[in-house]
Amino acid sequence: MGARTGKEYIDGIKKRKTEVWIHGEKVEDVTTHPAFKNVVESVAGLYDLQHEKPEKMLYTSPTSGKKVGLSFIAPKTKEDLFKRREMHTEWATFSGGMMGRSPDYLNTSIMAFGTASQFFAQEGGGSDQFAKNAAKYYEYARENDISLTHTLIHPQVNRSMLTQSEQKDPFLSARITRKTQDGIVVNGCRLLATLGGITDELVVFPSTINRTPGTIDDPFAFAFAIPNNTPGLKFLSRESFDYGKNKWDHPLGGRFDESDAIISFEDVLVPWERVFVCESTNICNRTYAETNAVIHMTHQVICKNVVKTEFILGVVISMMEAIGIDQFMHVKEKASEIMVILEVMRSHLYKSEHNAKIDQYGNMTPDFEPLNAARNWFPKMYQRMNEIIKILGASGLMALPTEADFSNTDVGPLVHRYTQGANMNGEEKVQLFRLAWDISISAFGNRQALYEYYFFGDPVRMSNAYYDGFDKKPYKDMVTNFLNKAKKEAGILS
Ligand SMILES: Cc1cc2c(cc1C)N(C[C@H](O)[C@H](O)[C@H](O)COP(=O)(O)OP(=O)(O)OC[C@H]1O[C@@H](n3cnc4c(N)ncnc43)[C@H](O)[C@@H]1O)c1[nH]c(=O)[nH]c(=O)c1N2
Ligand SMILES: O=C(O)Cc1ccc(O)cc1
Repeated sequence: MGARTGKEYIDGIKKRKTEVWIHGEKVEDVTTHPAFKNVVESVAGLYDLQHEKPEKMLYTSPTSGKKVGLSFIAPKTKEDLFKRREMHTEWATFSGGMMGRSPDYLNTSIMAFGTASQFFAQEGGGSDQFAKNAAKYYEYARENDISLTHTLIHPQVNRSMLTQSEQKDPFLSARITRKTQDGIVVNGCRLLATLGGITDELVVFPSTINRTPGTIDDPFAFAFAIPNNTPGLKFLSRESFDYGKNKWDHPLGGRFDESDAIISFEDVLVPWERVFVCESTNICNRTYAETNAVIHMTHQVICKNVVKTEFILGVVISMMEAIGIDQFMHVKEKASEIMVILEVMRSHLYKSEHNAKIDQYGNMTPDFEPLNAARNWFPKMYQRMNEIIKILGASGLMALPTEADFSNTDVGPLVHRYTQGANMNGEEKVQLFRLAWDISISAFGNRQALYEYYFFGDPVRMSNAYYDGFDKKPYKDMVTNFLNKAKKEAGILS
């Protein structure tokens, strides 16, 4: 098949008839349901983009010779990494970085698992079969441009240091309940599938960050990929933040609300050929790090977040000019904070690509140090950027009539006049400030803030892992040497 168009993506999920529930109802067709149809259109727009800019978005498949999505390319040179950056940047620009799950995010992980497939053959009854499965799944996803969602974490029942087996209901978290000749049977619940219900397939991998260190919990330790319409699988979606308003009123929520779903498994049979890890806590704990999937994914994330920062900077500067506050010192200081965030993020990306090295799987792999620092830092900076929008926007973020008010013959002229800015008319100013509101205040905007804070894992546990993994010795030695020199110069002999 090769790289799909938007229409092919929509036809695919329409036919699939995944069991999706929202607002107390079973969804007949996600492509027409009000909660999903706009975001489905946006995802379709991303797939179309592949064909609008084929030179940036596609490459020739090494197996079929067809044109496939560049988000699947295994980078072998630094030029490949630069091309990957340009492709991620294109996907992100489509939504101003507001779609965390443009398909390149998970395509990148599947590329990493597939090219590092030997990792899955290591132990735990894995045998070569699991390695073959991972390699085959990569090829299948690439050649058919399969859209993916993923679910990594256990339900938030009791987060004290209990394993899943020790929870009051040890059968609540998704676990292997049976193994048959055909595959593994899974029952229980997993969180949290963004884009869940509007993709073709579900990838179930373990979160590293959420695991209780040093514990073994094998019935819960697995990895696999299955079609979303596998019998027994339900997507239980959160309330939609797409309120069905027009896209002028809700420029982000009306287009990019990706939805998040709880996943329910009821006697779900996962065929053996789709299993990558089976009952191995040890393999699960090492998967993201040792396949280098986390590095390639972070590369995508930082590309996306550079675009998101550019977009927010553009909004903030436009707001400042719109209400004539761009000459005030504290206002410029706040905008410059965003400029600094942008340059820091770009620099981390640059270093990661220019220091890239071939890894044990033959992939040109970015330097993780700057990427890891950026992924630990940006979640906090994103909250600050939202705060800056609110501080600078003030009442302008609430004095926001709708498009219907503007086109009403009674009040239209009034709102047009009363909402004008220093350098733009009322309609232009309200459109700009509605965008700022949708970034920082609306349900959509607040979900974005929560997403940026948490999607890669709990920042507290991430920063602790960062601290523990950091090579601290050179810095301690530096200080010891400095103090020893001072001691010597003071004539103190030890
Ligand atoms: C909008 C959005 C979208 C997504 C996701 C989240 C959000 C908010 N996620 C889930 C994401 O991976 C998850 O939020 C983080 O890993 C954090 O886990 P919990 O939400 O369970 O927080 P958790 O319940 O673990 O933490 C809650 C609070 O308790 C503290 N805490 C808990 N346990 C602790 C411990 N052991 N030590 C110290 N502090 C502890 C935390 O610091 C935090 O403040 C997801 N996942 C996924 O698989 N696929 C997806 O598509 C998405 N999408
Ligand atoms: O759990 C991990 O180690 C990394 C990770 C976190 C979130 C995600 O979506 C994918 C991988």
